[in-house]
Amino acid sequence: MPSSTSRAIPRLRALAANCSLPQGLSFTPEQRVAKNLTGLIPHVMEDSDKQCERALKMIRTRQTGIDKYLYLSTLKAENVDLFYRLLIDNAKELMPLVYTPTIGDVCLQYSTLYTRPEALYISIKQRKSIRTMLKNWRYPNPEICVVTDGSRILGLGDLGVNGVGIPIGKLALYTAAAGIHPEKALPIVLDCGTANESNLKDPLYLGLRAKRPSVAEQQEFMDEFMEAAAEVYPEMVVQFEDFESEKAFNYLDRYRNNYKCFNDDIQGTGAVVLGGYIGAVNLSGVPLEEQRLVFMGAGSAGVGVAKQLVEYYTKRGLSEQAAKDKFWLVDTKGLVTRDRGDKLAEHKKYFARADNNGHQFRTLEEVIEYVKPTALVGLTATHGVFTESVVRALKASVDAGGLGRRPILFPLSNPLTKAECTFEQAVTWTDGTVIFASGSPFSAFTVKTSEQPVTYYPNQGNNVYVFPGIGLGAILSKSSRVTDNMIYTSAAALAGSLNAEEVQKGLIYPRIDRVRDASLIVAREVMKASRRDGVSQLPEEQWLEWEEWGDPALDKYIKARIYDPEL
Ligand SMILES: O=C([O-])CC(=O)C(=O)O
Ligand SMILES: [Mg+2]
Repeated sequence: MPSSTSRAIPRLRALAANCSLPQGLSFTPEQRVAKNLTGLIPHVMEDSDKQCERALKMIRTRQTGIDKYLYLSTLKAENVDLFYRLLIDNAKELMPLVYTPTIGDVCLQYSTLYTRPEALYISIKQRKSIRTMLKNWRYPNPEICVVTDGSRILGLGDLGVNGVGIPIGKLALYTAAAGIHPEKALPIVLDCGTANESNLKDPLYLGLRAKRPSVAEQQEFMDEFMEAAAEVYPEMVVQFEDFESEKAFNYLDRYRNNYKCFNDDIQGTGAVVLGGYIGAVNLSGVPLEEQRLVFMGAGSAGVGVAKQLVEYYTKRGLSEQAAKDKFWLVDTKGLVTRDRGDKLAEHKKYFARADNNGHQFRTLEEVIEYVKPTALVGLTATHGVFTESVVRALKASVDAGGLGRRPILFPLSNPLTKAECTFEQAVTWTDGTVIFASGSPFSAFTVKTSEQPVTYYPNQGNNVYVFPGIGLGAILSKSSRVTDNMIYTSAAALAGSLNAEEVQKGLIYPRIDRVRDASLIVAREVMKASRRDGVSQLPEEQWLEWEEWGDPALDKYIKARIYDPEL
């Protein structure tokens, strides 16, 4: 005879499957009868607005970013549609919780906060079973994967397996910003150990308790992973995220011609900064040819951004050398020059200056004094590097060029605690003339004057404006590779995605709650670039039809394939 417990199990399963958290509240009485749910949930019927209202209220009662994140994370596990409805409709408030800056705090404590698996955790000790692990993923045929080895998480350094929060967060944005179905997104952390002593000492640490093996061994593991991933999921696009700089450049070079992959920190950041730079130059009053750019930080993001900008200049007719001459890269040892005397990392050599007449410039102040830049970009992961004297010197060198000119200042490091300066400082030290973009979001800043208070609006120059559209465009065009032109096009598309109100407000990026509109434009243009480069594997007739009907037809195709949660 079945016991009462075993009889109850199907009911519980029905409840768990159908109405965990408030989801079932939108079921009609008939649906509830059909699903054996009558009486198992409150009898009211609620639409999605009501359910979102309740969830928002719950989030707002929580005091810390981490507590809000944990609520959201449970909601995502138990009612994925409600989670995404909420995130899409409240991007400005919730994106900073799911992504930078809060995700940085989450990563720092991931092993302590852990409640449920949300990714594939592949350790170098399990390298013989990569294929099995990939096949174990709970949903079939993922289309996009974000993979990290945790070696340089945001500006926080080597966090080992705790860095998995980044692939999880980035993929939440793939869904929220570009409409990739949540079941098609695969977060992966490759655990090769960590150099992080406090992780290694933490009794709750969830990763391998070992130092990282040699670069060669990590690369072999990466080779095995890439081969296995392409074999098990041949359609899947792979986004490399937060690999330490040398590995980031090496892996991108190594795999880009054989696999569908791109690096978000090099290429995504490059594209998003170029997208903003195009608008910033227009506002600055300094013509493009006269801009002189100092980059503080010469890692994957710094060099990636500078190279993307060089490409922009060359596409506008400058020789590569003339374009390169507009950039001065600075690292912890000072201006990157050919004769500095230390062994330059491979990726820095391209920008090493040869015109310094044997003179070395050791501090940012000295470089600014020497270069007289019009734009200053920060990718150092060091808070406070843009000091008052640095910012004032930037403004002075711009002012010297003529009246009404405005300095471009992009402190881009993430999360907020690593930003090179704050928005308020930038506004104050430039007397409000700054054109500003940061990686993580700052609030608007109001200055009280004797007349009307003046409010200044910051820009968030974060790669969230491009990577979701690049990935979606690559997937929908069935690209066999992600080409340089696809990345470059994403920047130009982003620059053209501002609406009249945003242009009028002097913004250089769309408002964050319009990120879905921007992603659609980016995805469409990336698809077209894929076709131009001959890497789209869509049938030729399809492209001919779009050519005849134009962008609206392509937009319709994209919109019909993206996830928009209905409750
Ligand atoms: O995650 C972000 O916000 C931007 C990014 O890729 C990084 O800082 O590594
Ligand atoms: Mg990153």
